[in-house]
Amino acid sequence: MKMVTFGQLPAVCITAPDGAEALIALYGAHLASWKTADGRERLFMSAQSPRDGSAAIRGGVPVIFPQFSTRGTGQRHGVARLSHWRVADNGDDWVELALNQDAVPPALAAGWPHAFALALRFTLRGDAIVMRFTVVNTGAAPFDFAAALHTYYAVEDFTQTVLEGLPDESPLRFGPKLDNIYAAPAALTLSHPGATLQLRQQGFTEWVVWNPGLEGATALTDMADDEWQRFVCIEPALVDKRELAAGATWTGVHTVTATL
Ligand SMILES: O=P(O)(O)OC[C@H]1O[C@@H](O)[C@H](O)[C@@H](O)[C@@H]1O
Repeated sequence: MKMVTFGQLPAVCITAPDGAEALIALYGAHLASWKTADGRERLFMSAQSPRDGSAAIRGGVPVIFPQFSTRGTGQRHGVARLSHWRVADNGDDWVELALNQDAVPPALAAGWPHAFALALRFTLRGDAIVMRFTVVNTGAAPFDFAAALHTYYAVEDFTQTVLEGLPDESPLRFGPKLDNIYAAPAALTLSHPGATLQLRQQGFTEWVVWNPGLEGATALTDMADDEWQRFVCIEPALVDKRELAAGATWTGVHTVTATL
């Protein structure tokens, strides 16, 4: 592992023996880039994304916790993507980042005053990247939380991108604005010309599929107007808050494998 930067943010880079690499900003434990051994970037990153810690990074894999979107009275999509995580442990091709309540900016922590320990471990394994997300309730009372790994996949031809494996959507094609929640089959296949990825999840309960379309992208100040055609978000998620008992642990795993 080596220390690098992502814009003005400290980041780490992990590298596998075959040349695959991943770059993770400590701000948000945010996977900003994943390149397979063939040198291809598999994730989308907006050219207009903030890279200074003033707002969430737009692209890569934002970590959503403890609230999904506006489903609750707290911070939209939670506080994890807006907090500075620390490196807890690492090897050459893996790193584990950690966050607890003390590192959440005070204004954000006030909206969800619970004691917790988050760990997110990224491991490069051949043509796959594994993201293992652990939530521990370190307090004395139960709390409710939601979680997601809001993955932005880079696609070369949006109109020829196909997602297979969703219930009642065989296959899903991309075009207009999309913001859907599906019950989670364990695995999906995402294909676009020249690339195929297998997406697997364990421990989460849904897949969220999102693209803002032209109008939605125009309203986003951190995305260029034409960029909506260059990504699809497919997110393993625990959309509705669930209770975690004092001392208990929840784990969700997201594995993405490039088969082409
Ligand atoms: O702009 P944000 O906060 O990163 O959210 C992006 C999108 O995230 C998705 O997960 C939600 O389903 C969408 O409703 C939301 O618009």
